[in-house]
Amino acid sequence: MFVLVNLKTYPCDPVEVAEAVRDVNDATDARLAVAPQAAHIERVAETGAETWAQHVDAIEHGSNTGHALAESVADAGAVGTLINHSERRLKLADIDGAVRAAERADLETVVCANNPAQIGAAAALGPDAVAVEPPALIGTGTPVSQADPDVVENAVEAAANVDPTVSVLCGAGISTGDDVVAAGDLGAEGVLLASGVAKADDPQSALENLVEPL
Ligand SMILES: O=C(CO)COP(=O)(O)O
Repeated sequence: MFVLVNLKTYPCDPVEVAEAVRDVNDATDARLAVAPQAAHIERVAETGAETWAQHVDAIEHGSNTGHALAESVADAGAVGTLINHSERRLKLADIDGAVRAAERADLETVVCANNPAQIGAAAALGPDAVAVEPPALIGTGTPVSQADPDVVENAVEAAANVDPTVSVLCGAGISTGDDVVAAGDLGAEGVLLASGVAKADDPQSALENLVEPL
């Protein structure tokens, strides 16, 4: 299972979380990665943790003030990027352009979507993976894999119908190893989570708990 920890703009220490991600990754068969804010990518990548961006824009080098250029994100040490997170929604053409920009910079891509229908559309854009995250469950601590298992199963089916090479993650409310196991049982190849680690008093213990049953 792939466990991708999105730090959003939570007031955690990104280096402390990254060091925990690195150490827990080294001690388990699961793959762990961390997605800090853009301004923290370089420091986080220096820890040796697998580092992702939270967003890139559909742009190239040039006159694009305030944008996130995929090449710069990769130069800073990111190896992948989220695109179209629920808190950073893009227009369809911009999702497509961001996937192409990430490919150009050799970044792995996870395109997020609200529901199975959007997952099918996202899979058609050819990312490496898609992530279904029902917005109503984000940050609630109620895991999508238990509260809304149909959305995960239907997302897996929707992606497979469009492109079986696109893997499916699920997210929202995931915070325990049982939640991760439930996600895997529904066909997800990984989870995307935030508050369960970023807001934990002890991020390392939270991560250990997440991968313990894997
Ligand atoms: O938005 C999310 C991950 O990108 C999910 O957030 P929570 O894990 O806090 O529900």
